[in-house]
Amino acid sequence: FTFVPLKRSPTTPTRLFSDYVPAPSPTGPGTLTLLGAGPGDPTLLTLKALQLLTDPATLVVSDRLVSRPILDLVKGNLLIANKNPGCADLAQNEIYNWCMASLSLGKNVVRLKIGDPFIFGRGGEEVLYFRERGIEPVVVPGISASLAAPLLGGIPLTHRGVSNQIVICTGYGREGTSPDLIKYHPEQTVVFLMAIGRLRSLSERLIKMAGYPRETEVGIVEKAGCEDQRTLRGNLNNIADLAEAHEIIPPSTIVVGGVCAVLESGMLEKKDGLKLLDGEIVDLAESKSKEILSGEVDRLRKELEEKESALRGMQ
Ligand SMILES: O=C(O)CCc1c2[nH]c(c1CC(=O)O)Cc1[nH]c(c(CC(=O)O)c1CCC(=O)O)Cc1[nH]c(c(CC(=O)O)c1CCC(=O)O)Cc1[nH]c(c(CCC(=O)O)c1CC(=O)O)C2
Ligand SMILES: C[S@@+](CC[C@H](N)C(=O)[O-])C[C@H]1O[C@@H](n2cnc3c(N)ncnc32)[C@H](O)[C@@H]1O
Repeated sequence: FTFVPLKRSPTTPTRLFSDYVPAPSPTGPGTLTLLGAGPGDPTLLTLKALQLLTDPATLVVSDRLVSRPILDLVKGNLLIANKNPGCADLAQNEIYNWCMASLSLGKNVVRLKIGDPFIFGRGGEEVLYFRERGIEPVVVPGISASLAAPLLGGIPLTHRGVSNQIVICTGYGREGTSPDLIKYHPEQTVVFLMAIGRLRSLSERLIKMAGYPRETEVGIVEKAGCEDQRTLRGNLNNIADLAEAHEIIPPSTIVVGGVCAVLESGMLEKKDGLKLLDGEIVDLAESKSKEILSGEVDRLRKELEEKESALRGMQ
C-alpha cells in the first residue's frame, strides 16, 4: 500500500496519491493500481482516477459494473471482466491472468473497481494476491455506492433525531449464504449492497428474525449516478412487491430506516425536480446539469493534458 500520513513532518516528505506517477519500467514489472471508480457518474471520479484512466500507456482492467461514460475516458487498452453473478471466481482468475501478463511485460495496470475498492469489492483479496507475487499495489479510494447512492436518491444516511449509526451489509455471503442480520435499532440506518435478488426474503427476515416493524421505511436507489437512475420508496411490508412491479434491477442500493422519509418533500423536489413519493418510482430529473457536468469532465481532461505537456516541455 501507499499510506498517506495525516501530518506532514518537516523531515519526512509526505507521499500523496498525487505524487504517484506510473512510469513504465523496462527492467522490472509494471505498477499496479487498484482504483475506485465511484458509483457511475464520471464527474464523481477523483482527479487521481481521471489522471490514471487517461494515461494512454496504461492497461485498464475493469469490472463489469463500471459505467460506460467512465470507461469512455480510458485512453489506453481496456479489458472488461465478465463477472456475472455465479461465475465470479472464474472471472476473477481471468482478471489476475490479464494483470500478471501485462505487469510482467513492464506495463502499468489499473484495476478499475466500482465504488471504493475496499467496500465489498474484493480489494483486500486482490492486494494479498499481488503482494504474494511480489507486486505491491497502490490503492486509490473511490466514492462508495453505499454512501453516494442514498445521497443521490435524496436519502441522508444520518439525521439528528432519526439515525445516529450506519451499518453496511451485503445481501449475499460466500456461496450465496445470507449474512446474519443485526437486531432492530430505531436509530440505525442499514445499507444493503448486492441484495436486490433476495429483497423479498431479506424484508421477511428483517421483520421476523431481526424484530423490524413492518412499517420501517425502505428506499432503493437503482443505478445511482447514471443517466437512468431511479429511486423507489416504500416500507418493509410492501417494498418487494413495489420493486417487482417496477422491475428494479441490480446494481441497486437498499436503505432501511427512518432516514428514507426525512427529505420526502420540499427541498429536493424544488431544487432538482427529483420527486420522492411513497411507493412511486421517480426518474432522475431531466437535467441540463448533466450536459454541464460532462462538459466539466472535458474541461478537466484538457487542463490535465495541458499541464502534462507543459511538464514534458520543462523536462
Ligand atoms: O441481487 C443483487 O442486487 C446483487 C446481484 C450481485 C451479486 N454479485 C454482484 C451483483 C451485482 C450485479 O450483478 O449487478 C456483483 C459483484 N459481487 C462482488 C463484486 C466485486 C468483485 O467480485 O470484485 C461484484 C461486482 C463485479 C463487477 O462489477 O464485475 C463481490 C462479492 N460477491 C459475493 C461476495 C461475498 C463473498 O464471496 O464472500 C463478494 C465479495 C465481497 C467482499 O469483498 O467482501 C457473493 C455474491 N454476490 C452475489 C451472489 C449471488 C450469485 C448468484 O446469484 O448466482 C453471491 C454469492 C456467490 O457468488 O457465491 C450477487
Ligand atoms: C460488489 S458491490 C461493490 C461495491 C463498491 N465497491 C462500492 O464501494 O460501491 C456491488 C453493489 O454496489 C451497489 N452499487 C454499485 N454501483 C451502484 C450504483 N451505481 N447505484 C446503486 N448501487 C450501486 C449495488 O448494491 C451493487 O450490488
